[in-house]
Amino acid sequence: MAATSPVIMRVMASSISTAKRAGGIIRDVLKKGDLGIVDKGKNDPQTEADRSAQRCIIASLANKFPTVKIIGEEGGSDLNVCDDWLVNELDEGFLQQSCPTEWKDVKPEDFVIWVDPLDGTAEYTQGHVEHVTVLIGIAVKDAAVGGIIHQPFYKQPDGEMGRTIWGLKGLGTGGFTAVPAPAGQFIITTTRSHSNALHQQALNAFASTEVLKVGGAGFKVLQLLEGKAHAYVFATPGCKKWDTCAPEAVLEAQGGCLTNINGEHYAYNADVEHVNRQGVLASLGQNHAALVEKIPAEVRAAVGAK
Ligand SMILES: Nc1ncnc2c1ncn2[C@@H]1O[C@H](COP(=O)(O)OS(=O)(=O)O)[C@@H](OP(=O)(O)O)[C@H]1O
Ligand SMILES: [Mg+2]
Ligand SMILES: [Mg+2]
Ligand SMILES: [Mg+2]
Repeated sequence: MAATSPVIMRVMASSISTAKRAGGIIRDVLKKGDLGIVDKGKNDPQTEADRSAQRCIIASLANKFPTVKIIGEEGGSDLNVCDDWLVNELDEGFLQQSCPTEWKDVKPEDFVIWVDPLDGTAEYTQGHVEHVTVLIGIAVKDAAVGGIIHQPFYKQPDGEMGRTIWGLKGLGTGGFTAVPAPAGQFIITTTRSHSNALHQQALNAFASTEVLKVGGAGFKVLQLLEGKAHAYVFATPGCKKWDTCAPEAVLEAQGGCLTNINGEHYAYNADVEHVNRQGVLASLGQNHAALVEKIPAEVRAAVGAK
């Protein structure tokens, strides 16, 4: 089955297995206690967990798919990893499903895999480990099409650590139960570590009943999918293509929408600028255009959106 599955199905299945392994590395680094924090910029830490998880993910995916372009947050990594970090398995449960017709003939050179080995690093270093996710996003040409969001510190009912959520447009999602957000309220999920005056001005324009400040693009999208929030608002540059590719694909495979604050999708081909200059706006899809309208003109002008 595996050898004959279309490339996109094998890339997804390999990414599911690899994200789980990376999650184990992230837990191990925390257990050992020496995080090896390096500051990449203001409020932009990197730890041993970010570096090691990226090496595991990129070495494993590059080994399996040598002609697919892979871009990781932590830059060029040493891909000479121990066997324990080289993941060969393809998630069999995922491979049992049929490939949507539109992706059957996509060639390896049309893919870009966007890797955020640890989303929510600031929160990881501060002990908010439930906000941490491993993100592997699969783009076909410009579009975010498939995604894996793995939560290493999610405690399963049987005590097992970690869960893996996936989404593929045209196929659907797995690994979680979708819950609608409560009627009669408007709950926003937003950054807890990268706010500024402009972003606050945008938040104020929404008649929200509650604002949840949490870390990571992956975790915020999970809050939408599980009915904890109605919208994800981040009206300032800062997050990057590896932050949004996987969350966008999973959310949209479930019928939601993730765009810039102008309601436009970002492009995810290999040549794009990494920064998402025009912020992020995500919702479960029903009222996305109305949310775009609420962004104040001053905020839109400041981030360069039309
Ligand atoms: N201003 C700025 N500078 C550097 N990096 C930034 C910035 N804003 C967002 N980010 C990166 O986006 C990821 C999610 O961060 P946040 O939860 O704070 O913001 S967001 O609302 O989800 O965009 C998170 O990704 P990780 O680095 O993978 O943890 C942030 O580093
Ligand atoms: Mg980072
Ligand atoms: Mg990130
Ligand atoms: Mg990261």
